[in-house]
Amino acid sequence: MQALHRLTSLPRLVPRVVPSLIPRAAFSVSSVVNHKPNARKQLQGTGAVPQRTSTFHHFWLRDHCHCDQCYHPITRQRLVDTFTIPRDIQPVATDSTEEGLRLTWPDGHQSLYLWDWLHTHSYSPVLRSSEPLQGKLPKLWDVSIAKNLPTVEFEQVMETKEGLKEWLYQLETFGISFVENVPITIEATEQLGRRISFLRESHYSKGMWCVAADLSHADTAYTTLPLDAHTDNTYFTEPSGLQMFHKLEVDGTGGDSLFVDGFNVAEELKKLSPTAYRTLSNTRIPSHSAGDEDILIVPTPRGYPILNHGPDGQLFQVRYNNNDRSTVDHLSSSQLEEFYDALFLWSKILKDKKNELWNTLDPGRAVIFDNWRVLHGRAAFTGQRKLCGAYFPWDDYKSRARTVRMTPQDKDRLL
Ligand SMILES: C[N+](C)(C)CCCC[C@H](N)C(=O)O
Ligand SMILES: O=C(O)CCC(=O)C(=O)O
Ligand SMILES: [Fe+2]
Repeated sequence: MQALHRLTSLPRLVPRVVPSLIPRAAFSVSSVVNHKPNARKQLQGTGAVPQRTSTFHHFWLRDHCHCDQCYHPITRQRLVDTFTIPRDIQPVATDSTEEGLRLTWPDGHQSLYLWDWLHTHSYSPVLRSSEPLQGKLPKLWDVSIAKNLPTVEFEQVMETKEGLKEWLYQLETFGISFVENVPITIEATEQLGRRISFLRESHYSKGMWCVAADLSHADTAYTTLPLDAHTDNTYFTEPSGLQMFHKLEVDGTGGDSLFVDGFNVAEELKKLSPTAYRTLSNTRIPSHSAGDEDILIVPTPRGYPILNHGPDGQLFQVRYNNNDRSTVDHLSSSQLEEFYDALFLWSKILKDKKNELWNTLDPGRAVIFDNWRVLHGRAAFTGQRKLCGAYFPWDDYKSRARTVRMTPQDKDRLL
């Protein structure tokens, strides 16, 4: 049984290490609930210091040394060769300092683990309330959001960091943001989009695209037909993260834009019928884009559910376009019945007027929305109508949203 170490916090600021027997080659950090300085102040001298024990493997600690030799100070990439660390490695000396836990390894190598970092990365137990890198929790909305539409001014976004931060905050929180007073040109619209990230190319365009009723691409978007609420790119393995629209020309009737918060619809479905929610979370739906010549795009694997969840059970992506759905031929007859029952319930909630946000999207007002959450559609129209916009990659959008609200130190604490 290897003598192991236990970090026990004291009313004074710094936890310390005392030996105790734990049946694994691991460290136990029994410390104040939160190492954050302000938490320490709150707890200092209170006597009743809530104890919480985090356990860290010696090997894990050595593998996660962030000194300049083990972790590139600029690129933040691991340099230490994980596979040369003995699996039964143990520190030969332990020192709990004001800033963190300092360990000395048998080869004399020293590692310092800041208390904040240890607290953030406690995995046994997990102390984090949410995934810190995922940003703000979404605020669900229905048509009542029209009373206070998430909106920013073009100039603010283009000229100020605060404006960009507010724009990205609205996107992360509501999944949609309207931009007022955008010059009615494709160039200005592109500059606006590029405040977030580079644009995602696709078979529709090399960057910015414009859609009009000219069937320039073999897709119903390029007609005057109405389009029910949908997310784009259900046929891509990774649907575009964001989509931006700016109507540059209009001379006719109709063609208003529809937006629905898919996370809100999902929440309502879950309350109404947990069975239907489960069905739409487990039923893979094949999809395709096959109109254009030499194009036959289908996702890998062949289909994804409408409601997609992470390992933490959180809904992170809605994928729904009933027009782009391929032939469903992989379900048993009972599963098919269940699927259609759930699909009808989903559609009923989706089309409930209380969930529909309509907007004329007049030239000069652009909109950008989270294509993994917010569905969009349009009313039929007559006459001329030219809508320009762009697709954006998810990860680069989320990276931009994180870095505008973080300091470099935050980055190091969270990685
Ligand atoms: C946006 N843009 C006009 C380029 C393409 C529209 C294609 C829409 C496609 N049915 C989908 O749902 O993804
Ligand atoms: O024409 C519109 O308003 C949008 C059409 C559409 O759904 C799209 O281009 O993805
Ligand atoms: Fe679309």
